[in-house]
Amino acid sequence: MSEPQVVASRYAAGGGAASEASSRGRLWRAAVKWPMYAVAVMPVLLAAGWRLGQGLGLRPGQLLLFLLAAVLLLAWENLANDVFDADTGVDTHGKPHSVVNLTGRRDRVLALANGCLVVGLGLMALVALRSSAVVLLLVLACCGLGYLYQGPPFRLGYRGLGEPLCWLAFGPCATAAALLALAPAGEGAGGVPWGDALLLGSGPALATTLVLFCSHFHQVDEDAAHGKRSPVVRLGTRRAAGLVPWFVAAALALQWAPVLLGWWPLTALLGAIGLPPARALIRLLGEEHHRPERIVGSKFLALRFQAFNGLGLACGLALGPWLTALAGR
Ligand SMILES: C/C(=C\COP(=O)(O)OP(=O)(O)O)CCC[C@H](C)CCC[C@H](C)CCCC(C)C
Ligand SMILES: O=C(O)C1=CC(=O)c2ccccc2C1=O
Repeated sequence: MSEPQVVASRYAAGGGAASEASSRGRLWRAAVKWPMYAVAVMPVLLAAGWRLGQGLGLRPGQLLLFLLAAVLLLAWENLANDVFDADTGVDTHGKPHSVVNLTGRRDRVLALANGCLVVGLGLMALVALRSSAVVLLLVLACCGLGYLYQGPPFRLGYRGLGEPLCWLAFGPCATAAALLALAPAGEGAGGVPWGDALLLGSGPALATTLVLFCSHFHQVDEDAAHGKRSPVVRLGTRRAAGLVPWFVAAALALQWAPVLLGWWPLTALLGAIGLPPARALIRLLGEEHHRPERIVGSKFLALRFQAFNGLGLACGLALGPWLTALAGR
């Protein structure tokens, strides 16, 4: 049984005030899911690593503002997701750690979500003022993709189209925005750096997309019952689990190809530090894909792969010239 399910069953069975308080604490921690914010900070950390490795300057103020804004925008996405999923009923029984289920205040959660969106976009506007207006347009595109994923009347995630939207948002769009935000004002006048953004963001965004893909496994029955045709509902858990090694291989291949082509330093292979959690994830889903209670943590294993892989790549790109210089001495 997953932690939220354990907590929910303790509620149902009744218990002392102390155990109830600790159960609520656990549900709140599951609701906040702070490790998830690794996906929001990665595009700008990759852009920072890439610029350092190219010997280009960094703008720490822009980096910090972008980080904060990205976290607020992902908080919007998640709070709004709880509101929209409460409206369709998909979270009513399967997700006791939905903020709407925890507070019982749908409208206040929606107001908080909208507050995060407004402040997040306000901070991005500040970043754009100090770099290029295109940053704000690209981030608005990310938010639009986030809305298409879950908001009425679109709800494309319910039709199994969430994964491509996720890749587009965290890959080319967010990476291009981050590259422009960190460049000195005027440097971005040459337009959107799609080439660099695709090269740098494609592999890590596949790792982020794998997190979303893995988040569907343990809730496949609830999703199917509420008409949410996630890719795991469509494919079945066995075939979906068979795709996980391909996600990992493609994410790594997209990062190793530029090294083999001599475009990136050898140190960019440091992204391979994400491999141990990826192997554990492949094994877990390969063996237990049909047992929801055993695989509820699979999304967090995927997240560990995403975080270690992205951080390794960002550090490897930044450190490349230093190590080359050291080796040349
Ligand atoms: C909310 C997302 C997944 C949750 O989906 P689900 O409903 O299946 O979850 P539960 O079962 O737990 O309820 C992620 C959706 C990602 C989306 C396609 C793209 C979001 C883009 C961000 C808003 C942009 C962030 C800013 C950028 C600059 C990094
Ligand atoms: O709650 C979740 O399952 C997810 C939340 C989220 O913000 C996100 C962002 C990018 C990829 C996957 C996910 C989730 O799975």
